[in-house]
Amino acid sequence: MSSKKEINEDLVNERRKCNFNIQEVTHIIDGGVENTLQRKKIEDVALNGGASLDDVPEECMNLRERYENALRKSCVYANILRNELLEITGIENFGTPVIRRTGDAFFKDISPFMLHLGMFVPTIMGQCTAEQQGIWLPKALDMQIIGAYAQTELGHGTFIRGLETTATYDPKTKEFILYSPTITSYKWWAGGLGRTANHCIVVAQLYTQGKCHGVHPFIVQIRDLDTHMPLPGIKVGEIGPRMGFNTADNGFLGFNHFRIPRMNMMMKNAQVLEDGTYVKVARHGKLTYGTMVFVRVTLVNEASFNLSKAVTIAVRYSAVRRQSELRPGSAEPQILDYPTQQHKLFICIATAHAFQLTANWLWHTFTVVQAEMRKGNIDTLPELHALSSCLKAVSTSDAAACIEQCRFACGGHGYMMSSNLPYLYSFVAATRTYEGDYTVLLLQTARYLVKAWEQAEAKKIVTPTVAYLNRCFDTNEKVAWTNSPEGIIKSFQAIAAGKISLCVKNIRQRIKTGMDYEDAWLMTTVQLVSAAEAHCRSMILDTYWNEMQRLTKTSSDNVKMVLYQLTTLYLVYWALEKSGDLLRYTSITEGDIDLLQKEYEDLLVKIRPNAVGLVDAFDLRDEILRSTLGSYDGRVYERLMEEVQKNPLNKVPVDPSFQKYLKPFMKSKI
Ligand SMILES: CCCCCCCC/C=C\CCCCCCCCCCC/C=C/C(=O)SCCNC(=O)CCNC(=O)[C@H](O)C(C)(C)COP(=O)(O)OP(=O)(O)OC[C@H]1O[C@@H](n2cnc3c(N)ncnc32)[C@H](O)[C@@H]1OP(=O)(O)O
Ligand SMILES: Cc1cc2nc3c(=O)[nH]c(=O)nc-3n(C[C@H](O)[C@H](O)[C@H](O)COP(=O)(O)OP(=O)(O)OC[C@H]3O[C@@H](n4cnc5c(N)ncnc54)[C@H](O)[C@@H]3O)c2cc1C
Repeated sequence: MSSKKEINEDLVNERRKCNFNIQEVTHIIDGGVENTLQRKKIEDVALNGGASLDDVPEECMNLRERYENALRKSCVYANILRNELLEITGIENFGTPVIRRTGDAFFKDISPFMLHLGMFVPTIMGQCTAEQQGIWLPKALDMQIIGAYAQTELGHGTFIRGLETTATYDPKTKEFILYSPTITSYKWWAGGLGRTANHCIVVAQLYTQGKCHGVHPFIVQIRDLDTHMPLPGIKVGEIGPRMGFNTADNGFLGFNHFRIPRMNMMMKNAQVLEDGTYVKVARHGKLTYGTMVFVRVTLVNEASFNLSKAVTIAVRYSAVRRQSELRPGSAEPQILDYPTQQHKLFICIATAHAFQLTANWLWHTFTVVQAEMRKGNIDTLPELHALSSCLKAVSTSDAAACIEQCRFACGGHGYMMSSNLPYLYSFVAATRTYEGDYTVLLLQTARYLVKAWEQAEAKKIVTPTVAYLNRCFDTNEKVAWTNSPEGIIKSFQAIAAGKISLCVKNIRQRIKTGMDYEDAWLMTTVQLVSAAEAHCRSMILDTYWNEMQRLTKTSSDNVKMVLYQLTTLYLVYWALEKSGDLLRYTSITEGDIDLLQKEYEDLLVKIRPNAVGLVDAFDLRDEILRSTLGSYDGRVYERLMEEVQKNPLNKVPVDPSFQKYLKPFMKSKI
């Protein structure tokens, strides 16, 4: 066993073996040297300014203590955020992922302020007029008011048009009356709403002059700013323990004819005039869903970041952990030496890279579309919606599966909360559901793909991300298989095109048999989800490959080599995973699949010596990783033992419940 200050010997050896410049890869992941420097500066300020780590692990506290502790730390962190961090980034970048990530040094679970920063403030920015922003934004950024985003109800989350909360305009008092007519209309799930927020954004059906105009966002004060008491007409509370997010303070909310001023309707996209006249301002009906698009875009980044944490933990642990013997009497190997372990983990490193580069590309696309919309051009919004929907769905789903795989890779110790893997899993598992469930979002993309297919069929120009449909439409036969990165990408596009084509064919056939379009669509939805997933995978493969080529143009040879190996591993992995689809839509043979398998296994061997270097390149500080298994020094067993000492159950040698229950129970049989 190593002494306190030492780094585990196996990790030292691993780092010695690494043949590439780790910093160079860190710069690529960060998007350039400047970004790395900026990130480090932000981390230094955020963490050295008083990262309040807990004496007692969060998971050992009861519900109330956990909430209070999370709120205490949120206030410490928010002070650093508003007094120091925003000085560095500029207030307009308050939501930058680099800032968000420093929060993880404070919270193993989630801060009750997360939704204030992640959705309340962005909705004010995106849905309010300049005048309204002038009223609420400074207070919200300064956290003089604290908000939540209350859209989902007990009865409806997915189907926003089915929300039941009403906001009825009363021209006599120039107010809206908020009302929850049924149990199912109670707002449910909003983070920060249960105990913390004094304001929230409420999405409600707007009624004026006797007519319903559909769902619109309103800003509503729900608690007294001084006493924090719920205002008369407001029923608010916490929804109860959940799989994760236990310190996120998710809440419920009901309204009993609660009045708010007319100006509390967020009026950038639609307005109600004093006399009650409804005026539509936006040229696209779904601009009120803007905050969701923004969050879906940021969630791809979240998927990558959380996966990079999980795989850093699992790879370092696998270098330290020794188990079994290969030959009788031989030394126990590091578990990282087992190809099956490499198979579990290296794809996770590659996936984190693939999602990071895709997230950067998606963020860029988002900012371009936003700029176009500011000029009044909304033509690119449907493509952004289709893109952000499928990328959010697939990245969160894959990241959750990969994080669970990292936990499997850590055996029993991975099941400990102190490994941080259960927290990471429950956080990312939720991202598959919230902000639009996986299936539902893929069906949104499928809607777009079917339309794009029909355009390709009519020889009309399709948008760039589906341009491959034109090519595939013309060939109309199996794509010739070539085993190269470009060949694999082209084959995935052929799979996507083939699946979309089949969906269109099946919908049409079903209509011919007498079904209406809605039923024909419904009966085809299993295939439509699969087609949208295939489209998404082809985009991720394409983006990862092309972006990595671009970003490594000036890199040193060994960095080029290891990143090439990792990118190829990702492409080959997915080709093998989808070999059934390849057999159906390309000319690939069983022999070609055998070759791919061999290539995959060779890549595991090549990547093995650089595995620890690759996770070190994520450059995740121990304070942010918060794992007994994943620290830079690899002192796994010492940390597990130290954690045991912090457990309140171990504070006394005999638990008081022995006298109370166990002893009487044991004696009672006699
Ligand atoms: C101090 C300590 C703090 C610590 C933190 C540190 C610092 C933090 C700093 C910054 C923070 C950064 C945080 C990042 C992480 C954020 C975490 C946030 C946590 C979030 C928690 C969860 C929140 C929620 O879940 S909110 C609720 C979300 N709800 C949903 O997503 C509902 C899903 N449903 C829908 O979106 C829709 O109902 C639908 C799309 C499924 C269907 O809608 P519908 O109206 O029925 O439409 P439909 O008829 O099907 O289609 C009509 C046409 O409209 C098109 N369309 C649909 N949606 C959109 C859209 N969004 N945009 C554009 N177009 C759209 C659709 O395609 C149709 O078009 P067509 O042409 O007719 O085919
Ligand atoms: C941790 C967490 C935090 C959250 N935070 C917030 C918040 O801050 N604010 C807020 O407003 N909401 C929040 N939510 C709610 C979240 O947005 C919803 O749970 C989510 O949008 C899914 O909606 P639902 O729960 O109604 O699921 P449902 O729509 O009931 O889905 C149940 C199942 O039905 C399927 N299904 C539903 N509709 C269709 C369809 N049309 N076609 C095919 N299948 C379908 C889904 O795929 C799913 O498998 C949060 C949720 C969680 C878990």
